[in-house]
Amino acid sequence: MRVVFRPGAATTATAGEAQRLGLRRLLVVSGTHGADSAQAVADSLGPACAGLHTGARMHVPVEVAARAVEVARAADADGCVAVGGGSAIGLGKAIALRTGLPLIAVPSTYSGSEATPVWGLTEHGAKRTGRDPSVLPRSIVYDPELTLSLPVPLSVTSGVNAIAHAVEALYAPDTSPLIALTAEEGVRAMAGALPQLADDPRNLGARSRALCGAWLCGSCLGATTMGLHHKLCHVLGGTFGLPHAETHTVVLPYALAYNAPAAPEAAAAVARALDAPDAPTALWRLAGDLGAPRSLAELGLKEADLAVAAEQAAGQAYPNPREVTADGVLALLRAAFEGAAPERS
Ligand SMILES: NC(=O)C1=CN([C@@H]2O[C@H](COP(=O)(O)OP(=O)(O)OC[C@H]3O[C@@H](n4cnc5c(N)ncnc54)[C@H](O)[C@@H]3O)[C@@H](O)[C@H]2O)C=CC1
Ligand SMILES: O=C(O)/C=C\C(=O)CC(=O)O
Repeated sequence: MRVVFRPGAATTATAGEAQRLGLRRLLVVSGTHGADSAQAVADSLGPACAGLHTGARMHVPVEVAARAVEVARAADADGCVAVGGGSAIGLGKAIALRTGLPLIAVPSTYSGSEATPVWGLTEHGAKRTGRDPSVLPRSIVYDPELTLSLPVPLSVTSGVNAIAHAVEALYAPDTSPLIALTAEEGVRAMAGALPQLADDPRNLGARSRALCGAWLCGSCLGATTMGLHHKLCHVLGGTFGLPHAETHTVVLPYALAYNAPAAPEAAAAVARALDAPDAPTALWRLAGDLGAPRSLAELGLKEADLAVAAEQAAGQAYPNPREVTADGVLALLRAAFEGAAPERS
């Protein structure tokens, strides 16, 4: 994977990346909100642009993916450029998964999806994820200027989504010394940048550090297996329609408080990166102090949904440092529903 990282790169580097890959007919995909940036990238491709499709939606519903594949085939595209947040990149990945078309990612949030071979699709109220080398972008074009417009609330929650990748990578069964260093530095970079960009959203230095943090944290997710925290967020997003980054932000302190007794080294690394004595509490403070939602109730989950969500999250098989029991997950979810400071159980 090649990575270009510089201000203005979205419109000055994407065409060159396509050329290096030998691509001549690129479909540009985005969400409706990101259509202006995507149009600018499409224009910068000149005759190598085969079309612009603005149908991306969060959690990539299968019908949305199927429509985008149709559009790519009708345009006779030989590659795809995803411009936007994790939803646009997720749609690009869905096209790559079905057609094998190479993908170039131009991220505008801190989701980290651009650095992973992980795809996600939602069907019949359930989110499925998988890994496939064909969906890993061949090239990432990081342009901090593209993120200047990301509203502060979304910057904060998207930043915590990235931090969550690093946290789970630290205790994943396939972690490594290299990943541990990358994860700790990713948390440090992101946690340092978020207060600065919340204070001044147009601070290009802070935006660059946050985007670099997203790259580090996303690379950790790409290299390791997700645990309870990500699985819980996928249940809450896929089945209950909760917004992705906000859900990660609310759940992460409680998921880490649950896992910390079984993963003390991981919790210590996160605490070091946050320069705080207790990692779950520091994460809860970081996001809350910057105005992020603190409870699942605020995100619209109903108390009656907690038991169903706990059953779904506990009923799947995935590695986690601490045994995942329905009662344990229900207690975690109840704490996240209420939003008080996390306590270790
Ligand atoms: N496969 C993977 O490795 C990963 C996938 N994801 C997926 O990504 C999706 C969530 O992605 P997010 O980036 O959190 O949200 P998103 O891509 O849905 O964007 C959220 C909102 O922010 C707007 N937006 C994006 N960039 C902007 C900018 N620079 N300025 C102004 N507005 C902007 C979008 O138009 C949208 O309305 C989920 O479906 C999630 O599952 C997230 C992380 C990793
Ligand atoms: O939905 C996906 O594309 C798969 C993975 C993620 O969303 C990772 C995350 O939960 O941030």
